[in-house]
Amino acid sequence: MTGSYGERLRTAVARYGPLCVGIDPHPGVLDRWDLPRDAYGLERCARTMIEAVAGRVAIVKPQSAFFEAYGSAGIAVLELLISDAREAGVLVLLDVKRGDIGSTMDAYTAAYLTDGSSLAVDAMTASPFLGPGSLDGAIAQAERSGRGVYVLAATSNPEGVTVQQAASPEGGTISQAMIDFAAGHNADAAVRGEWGSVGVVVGATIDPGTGLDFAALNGSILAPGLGTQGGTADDLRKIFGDAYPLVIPSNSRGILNAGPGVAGIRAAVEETQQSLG
Ligand SMILES: O=C(O)c1cc(=O)[nH]c(=O)n1[C@@H]1O[C@H](COP(=O)(O)O)[C@@H](O)[C@H]1O
Repeated sequence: MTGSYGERLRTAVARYGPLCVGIDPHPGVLDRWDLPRDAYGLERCARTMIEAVAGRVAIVKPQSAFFEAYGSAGIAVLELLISDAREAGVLVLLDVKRGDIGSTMDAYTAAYLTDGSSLAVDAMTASPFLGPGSLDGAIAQAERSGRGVYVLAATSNPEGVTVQQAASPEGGTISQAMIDFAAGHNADAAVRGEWGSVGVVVGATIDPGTGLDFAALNGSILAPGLGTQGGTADDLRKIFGDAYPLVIPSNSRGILNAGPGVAGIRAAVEETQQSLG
C-alpha cells in the first residue's frame, strides 16, 4: 500500500464523498434479489454491489458474518469481493469487530491487516471490550502496512449505552475514553497535518445530547445506522457538529434493497450522497 490509510481515505473522500456502502448480503436481500440463499447467490450479490459502486464511492464495508454463514464457500466469496474492490480502486473496510487478548489479536492481525493474506483489507472494525490496549499490536501493524483500525466507541444499537455510557475510571464515559484512545494513536499524524489511521465507530442513531468530544480525534468516524436503523443526514450533523467532515456515514440495507439492478443501486447511492451534502 502506498501511503497511510488515513491519507488514502481522505483522498478518496475528497474525490467521491464520504458515503460508505455496506455490503451485508442478508438472506432477505438474496430473496429480494431473486437469488438463492447459497454461495452462488452471495457471490452474485457481492460482485454486483462492487460493479455498481466502483468509481462512485470511496469505500465499501462488507460485514463478515454474512459471508462466514456459508462456511469456506462464503469466505471464498469475501476474498473475491476484496480482490474485485481492490481492482476497482474502492477501499475495503471489513466489519468483523474482532477483539481478544494481544496474542490472539496477533492472529486476527495476520488475517486482516497483513500483506499476503487473502483476507487483508484496508481497515477493519475492532472491539475494545478487552481493553483498548489489547488492540495496540493490531494498530501498530495496521500503521506499518498502510492500513487502519476502527475502534467501537458508541454503537448504533440501543443496548450499547449500558456499557459505553458507563463512567470510565479516568473520568468521562467509556465512549469518550475510546475516542481519546484513538486520538492518542493519531497524534503523530496530526503533527504532520494528516488524518490518522485509527478511526472510531459512532452510530448515526445515538442521542446527540451524549456530548462526545471529537476535537482531538484527527481520524475518521464510521457512522453506521443511516437508513434502515433510522439515522438521517440531519442526525449526523446534530451528533457530530464541527467533526462532521471526519464522518464516514454508512448505509447497508438502504442501498442493497434498491437492487438487484445496477441502475437502482446507483440511484440509491446518489440520493444518499446528495442528502449528505
Ligand atoms: O461496526 C459497524 O459497522 C456497526 C457498528 C454499529 O454501531 N452499528 C452497526 O449497525 N454496524 C454495522 O453496520 C451495518 C448496518 O446495516 P444497515 O442497518 O443495514 O445499514 C451492519 O453491518 C452492522 O453490523
